[in-house]
Amino acid sequence: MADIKVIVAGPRGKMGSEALRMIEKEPAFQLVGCIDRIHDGQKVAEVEGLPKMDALIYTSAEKALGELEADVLIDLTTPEHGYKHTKLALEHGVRPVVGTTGFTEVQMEEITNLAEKKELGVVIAPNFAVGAVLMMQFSKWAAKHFPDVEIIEKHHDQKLDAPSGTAVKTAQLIQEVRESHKQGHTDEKETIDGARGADVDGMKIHSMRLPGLIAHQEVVFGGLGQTLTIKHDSHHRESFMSGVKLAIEKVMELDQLVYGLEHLLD
Ligand SMILES: NC(=O)C1=CN([C@@H]2O[C@H](COP(=O)(O)OP(=O)(O)OC[C@H]3O[C@@H](n4cnc5c(N)ncnc54)[C@H](O)[C@@H]3O)[C@@H](O)[C@H]2O)C=CC1
Ligand SMILES: O=C(O)C1=N[C@H](C(=O)O)C[C@H](O)C1
Repeated sequence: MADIKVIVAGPRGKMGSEALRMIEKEPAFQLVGCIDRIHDGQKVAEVEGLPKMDALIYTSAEKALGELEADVLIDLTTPEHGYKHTKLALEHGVRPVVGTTGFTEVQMEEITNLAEKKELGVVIAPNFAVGAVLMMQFSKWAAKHFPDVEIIEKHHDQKLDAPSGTAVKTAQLIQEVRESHKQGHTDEKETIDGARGADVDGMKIHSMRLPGLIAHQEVVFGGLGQTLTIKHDSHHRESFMSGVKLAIEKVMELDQLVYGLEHLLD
């Protein structure tokens, strides 16, 4: 396979730096540039802590996408900038692989339409860890039999969005098989606001943020005399990299948006 030319947005971040290390080891990928908030014009190798790679850093996404010959943009930044980068990439004929979470429904629709118009692949995956994808699929299956369910997601305390993209996607998958209904007592009242968590069609999502955590989720189902817990833990950000690699390869064959890594797994 010819080299896939990749731009990484957010190279100094927890995920972006891990993605650079993955790309460095992968002979079929070539890093052609990075988009960062600082270090304009410097090489990646000149930035402390980053791999010894020659690609240039741009602080202007427009300039990077205009000047660089690239196939794929990997975005691992913030919801606000990830959305802008994704649209810009499509405008420049570059296929986005987006790990950034927290896009609104309206933004997702806009990206879907733009990808369709440009006939370009986009992968937006709220979780690139294969174990997390399985956890979400198993949860959808379980919800057919256990319609009362609460999602507990636990992340490091630097996370910007809540609930996590994974929890949102899990709830969406469960919604496909679960009839909307209010869980808990009909007269239930919160004596402290938020005590029962976020509500999606009557199921609850609880978000925990603590130092020491990375990315963890439990989906707890309750039935008569029994509970079922489906749990996934990312103990290291390496857990996401096989999914990022797969998405980079597969996005080259797509001509529309795919939301969720499950659509790319055999
Ligand atoms: N899909 C998945 O499997 C995963 C997704 N994520 C998501 O990825 C995103 C990044 O997560 P982390 O790496 O943990 O965050 P982080 O805060 O460590 O890194 C974000 C990076 O983006 C950079 N950045 C911010 N604005 C920018 C801009 N305009 N241009 C270029 N770079 C910019 C920041 O300087 C920072 O280095 C989050 O939305 C998070 O939810 C995180 C882990 C796994
Ligand atoms: O911010 C993170 O760290 C993570 N974000 C993604 C999410 O919002 O689901 C994926 C994973 O949980 C790690």
